[in-house]
Amino acid sequence: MDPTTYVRESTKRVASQAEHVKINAQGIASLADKLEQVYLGQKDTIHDQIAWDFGDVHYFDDAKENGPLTCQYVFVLDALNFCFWPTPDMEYEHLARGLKHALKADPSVFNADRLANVDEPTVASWFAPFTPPQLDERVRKVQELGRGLARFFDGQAINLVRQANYSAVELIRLVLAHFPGFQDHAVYKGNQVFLYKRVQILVGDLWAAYGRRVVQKDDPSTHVICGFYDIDHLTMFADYRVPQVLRPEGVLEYSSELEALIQAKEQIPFGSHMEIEIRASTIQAVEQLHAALVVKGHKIKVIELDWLLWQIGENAKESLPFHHRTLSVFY
Ligand SMILES: Nc1nc2c(c(CN[C@H]3C=C[C@H](O)[C@@H]3O)cn2[C@@H]2O[C@H](COP(=O)(O)O)[C@@H](O)[C@H]2O)c(=O)[nH]1
Repeated sequence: MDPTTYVRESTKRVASQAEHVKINAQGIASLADKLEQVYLGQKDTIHDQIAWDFGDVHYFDDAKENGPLTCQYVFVLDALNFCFWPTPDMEYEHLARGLKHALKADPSVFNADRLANVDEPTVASWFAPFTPPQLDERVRKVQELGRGLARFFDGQAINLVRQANYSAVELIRLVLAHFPGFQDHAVYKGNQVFLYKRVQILVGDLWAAYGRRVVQKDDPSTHVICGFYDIDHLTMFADYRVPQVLRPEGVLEYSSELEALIQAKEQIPFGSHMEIEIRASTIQAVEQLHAALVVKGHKIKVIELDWLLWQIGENAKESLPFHHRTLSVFY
């Protein structure tokens, strides 16, 4: 089983049955044109648009030497990469930078035994000056990571990555098998739906952090750590920022009931039809947007399109309509 196939197939079924969210084909076509003109026209890929070293946010000191610390950093980052919206002004970048500073100050801070026994004040310090919601939950996610790495991978996330043998899909399987906190799925009208946002963004972030390395499955001379021959299998990462971008572009259309809840900043319950339909339709809409760009001749990966849409959302978040607000541990 390829977990990314489970994501595509199960979200396609949700999108076809959705009552509160519709994908508009005309919106897809016009956004594809817009992205082509504004972002993709002058260059065929977006590498310099969205890079791991944007804004001096991330740690990657030992990536060039294939070191283990960048890998450990990304695993901690994406174990915590969820639900920033309840704390005013707190963003993903505050976490990414906070973890980077912690690691530079103490290279042993993310050792598996330290993670396995991490306490609330330590985790809170990684979000300074903000206090994140769900602090006890975030401690549990870090401890789970530390315990799993200590028990199965000699304490090092890079050993888990090695075991995936340059396959992004196998890496997703290994993370899902060992860390329940990444098992981002739901049940919609009696069918299981797989979103797998943090486990996929973990793989995308590892690939970005180590320099977007290209490896060929059957050519061992190209094999290098955090290079993945099947990185194209990944879907977009079902967060709350990208749907916020797609809605005013006319790509996603919400029911008046859903619009009213979002406009009133009401919480949309985790696992509700509305929440699952937003996330599943966003994945499907980005798949369709990606297909439209490929037809236009652009060699862009789904995850690069995701990063582009997310960055557009980050840059415009004050002027965009509100995003949906779900208290989740997955995104
Ligand atoms: N779909 C998607 N969602 C992403 C990211 C990222 C960061 N990725 C960067 C890292 C390496 C690359 O260079 C990317 O630029 C964070 N999020 C999610 O957004 C949400 C909003 O967070 P905020 O706006 O801060 O509050 C939150 O659920 C967070 O988990 C992404 O890329 N795609």
